[in-house]
Amino acid sequence: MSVIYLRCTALLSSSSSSFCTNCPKSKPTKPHFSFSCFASSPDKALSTMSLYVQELSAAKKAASLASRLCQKVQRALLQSDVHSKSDKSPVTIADYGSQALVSFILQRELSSASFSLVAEEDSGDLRTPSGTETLHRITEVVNETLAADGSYHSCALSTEDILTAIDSGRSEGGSVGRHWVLDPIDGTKGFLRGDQYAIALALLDEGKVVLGVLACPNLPLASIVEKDSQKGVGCLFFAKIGSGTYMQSLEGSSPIRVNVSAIENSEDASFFESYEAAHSMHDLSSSIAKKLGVKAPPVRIDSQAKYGALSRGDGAIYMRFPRAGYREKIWDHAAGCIVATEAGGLVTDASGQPLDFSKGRYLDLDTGIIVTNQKLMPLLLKAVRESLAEGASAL
Ligand SMILES: Nc1ncnc2c1ncn2[C@@H]1O[C@H](COP(=O)(O)O)[C@@H](O)[C@H]1OP(=O)(O)O
Ligand SMILES: [Mg+2]
Ligand SMILES: [Mg+2]
Ligand SMILES: [Mg+2]
Repeated sequence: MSVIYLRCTALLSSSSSSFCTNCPKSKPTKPHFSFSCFASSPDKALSTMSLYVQELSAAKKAASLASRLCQKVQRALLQSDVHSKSDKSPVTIADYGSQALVSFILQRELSSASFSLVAEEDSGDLRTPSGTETLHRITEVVNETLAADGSYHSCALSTEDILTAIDSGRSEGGSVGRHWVLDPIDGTKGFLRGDQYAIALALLDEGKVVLGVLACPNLPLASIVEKDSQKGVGCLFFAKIGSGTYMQSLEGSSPIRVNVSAIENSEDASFFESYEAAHSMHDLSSSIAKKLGVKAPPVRIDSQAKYGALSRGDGAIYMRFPRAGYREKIWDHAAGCIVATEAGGLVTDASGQPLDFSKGRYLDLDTGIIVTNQKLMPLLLKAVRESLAEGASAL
């Protein structure tokens, strides 16, 4: 079957309207429904359930399509053995392609007057002569993904559209207004190994995370502890402020509500940490786990898939202690944070402060990030404090 594309030159070219006038499905639709509820409704009875409905639906669609693109690139990457060479271009293609796709879909699905996206990648390298071939490959894989989905069948993006979509992610975020926050591939090392990675998308409103979506294409639908291979892989976690956390398959099964582990005895807890020792100090988390009497070995997986797995109770604790000098970015935690908190968890820095996503592209925090349930948090914080103090006195 052949697909006829019409060029969409107006696409993404205007900051006031992101709609392609050539596409039948791209007419500006009704104004931002959920925003008008949030900002101006005098009716206090309006529950949080009705907030951000349209935004959540757009975010789920964007992350799901981006995960299809990433899976396609990952399959090609693993088959071609490129991952064992130094050539990282397929990763780059997936990162950029995922960012372009999410940016495009959000702008198509939402009719906001302004669109702000804080995202990891930018088009700098793609605009150089050596980036031309990569740009064409990204454009190809984005258009193939859109065509296979069929929702936007009358549009094909040009290379210029792709550059514009990627560069929509240059926003600085902050405490005023709304900002989407995107990590197009979180856990690049895992992606390269064929292991865990996530497409992580969140929405900030006045500096607070109000919704988050985590697409984890390689995460089993069953608990990673149970290892029930019958249920398949590919999870989509989503959470909206005040509405709980849900998980469904990336294929589109009915969502189920998930909750963090209810374990109260830290000896029975298991904990997550980075697969990569360079990303988090394993010796520090091991000393904390010892103080808590944790018996199980650490569960080491890449990316914000850890927040997703924790939100459904696969493990009770997540500890992350980057090496000195590393600055955490908001896109590495915004979606994971709301997925964990709406499932009943607590996410803080190593001194017990909640994460502040309102300061721009970086998180300004103390030493590390810890996540667990409400019961275990005081114990975990105490163990963290003691281990950090011991580490400092040993210097
Ligand atoms: N030196 C580092 N220390 C801590 N985190 C890092 C470092 N380098 C990259 N990261 C980021 O850590 C996250 C993955 O962490 P984890 O260890 O939990 O899988 C990713 O966001 C990755 O970025 P990227 O999004 O580019 O992959
Ligand atoms: Mg990341
Ligand atoms: Mg990334
Ligand atoms: Mg990166």
